[in-house]
Amino acid sequence: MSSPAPARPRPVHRAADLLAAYLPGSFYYSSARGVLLADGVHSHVRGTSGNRAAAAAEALEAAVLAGVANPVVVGAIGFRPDSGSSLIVPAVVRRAGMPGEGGPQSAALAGSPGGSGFEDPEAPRRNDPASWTVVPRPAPEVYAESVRRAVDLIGAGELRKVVLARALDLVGEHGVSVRKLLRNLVVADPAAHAFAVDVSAPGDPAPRTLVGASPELLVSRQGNVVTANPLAGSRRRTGDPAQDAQAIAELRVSEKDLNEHALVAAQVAEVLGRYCTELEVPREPEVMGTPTMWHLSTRITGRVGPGGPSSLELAEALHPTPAVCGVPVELARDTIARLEPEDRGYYAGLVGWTDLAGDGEWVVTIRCAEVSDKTARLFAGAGVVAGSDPAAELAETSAKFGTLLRALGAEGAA
Ligand SMILES: C=C(O[C@@H]1C=C(C(=O)O)C=C[C@H]1O)C(=O)O
Repeated sequence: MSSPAPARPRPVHRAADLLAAYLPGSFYYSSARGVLLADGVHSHVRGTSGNRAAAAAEALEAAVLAGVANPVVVGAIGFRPDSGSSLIVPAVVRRAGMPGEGGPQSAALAGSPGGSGFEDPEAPRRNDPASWTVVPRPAPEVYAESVRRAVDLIGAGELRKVVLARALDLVGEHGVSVRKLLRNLVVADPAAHAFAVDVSAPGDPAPRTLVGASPELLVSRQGNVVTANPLAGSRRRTGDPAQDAQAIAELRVSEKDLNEHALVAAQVAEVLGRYCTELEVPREPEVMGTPTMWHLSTRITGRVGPGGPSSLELAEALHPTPAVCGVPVELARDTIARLEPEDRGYYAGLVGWTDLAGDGEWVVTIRCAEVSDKTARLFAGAGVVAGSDPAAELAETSAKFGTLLRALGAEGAA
């Protein structure tokens, strides 16, 4: 008769400690659901667009057979079907509660004078725009011209919405500290979905890391409950109460923004409807805020039956939503390929984790940068629909860059 295995207490970590323990090469992901820090590679998950969930499930089963306890798949997937992905079963996974949620870590993250908990060995962030060289790709006026062309295409044919993005290449005097950048993003917005993922590819001259703080939940699954939270329709958040109140009031009634949002919410609901036994879709969007932006937001919840799809299967089915691509999707993808000069890489893709039970969480990779050595490439996009004003879409992308520019100490550099 075999005796029961001795219960091993689950290590309990503090959010601030896991943030401090992040090292280049680690996978870090935090959201309202908690913090996940993963290190080492047990196995790589191969697979191509549309079959990554199956490849992940196989890798998880193989990991169990190899003796990995509670394995997860973590990583990122690029925007285009033929873009790269960086998915692994890590060797070691540590988890903690939400950053900033009660407990000692909230004071530590807020940088309390007591200084308990999180101590950053690196110098605090200083805003020094002069230390960066900024190259916009394309030039702002070229981006505005692309928006104009997209509005013409929308007026002339079947295209209803396309999200056009532009990039900023920031080159610093020294290597960009991913740890510092990640920490600044988490401190600025502990409720954001913050992430740092190694996306290095063979042949890269230096390691490449995708770092960001996304406000947009693509999909999560927890038990049989599925949640998605598409965003679309935006205004800059200035911090001035009167201006912000006006921005929120405008968003609530702007026909252009409500239509732009409705296209996204409808598609997300349609896709989830194929998998869910129950689905709840609010009739009207709410306004949600990040430290830099206001967005129209619809929180959709549903339930899946036993043996239902994993969080990654749902994420693959949803990607790319019209929040980052457009309607109809193929036409929007072609338009993006023709009008954007830079490949999006991992921008507007997805990042997250999934486990053996299918639980997990995937967010849209926006408000992020790909960092390599002294360079950070930032992307920001805006949804173009009939009636879009090129100058307003350009300004919206500038506002969206704010999240990363602030965290890099480069606000004012672009
Ligand atoms: C494309 C981005 O953001 C997306 C586009 C939005 C819009 O067009 O209003 C709003 C939120 C995001 O879904 C980005 O931040 O780069």
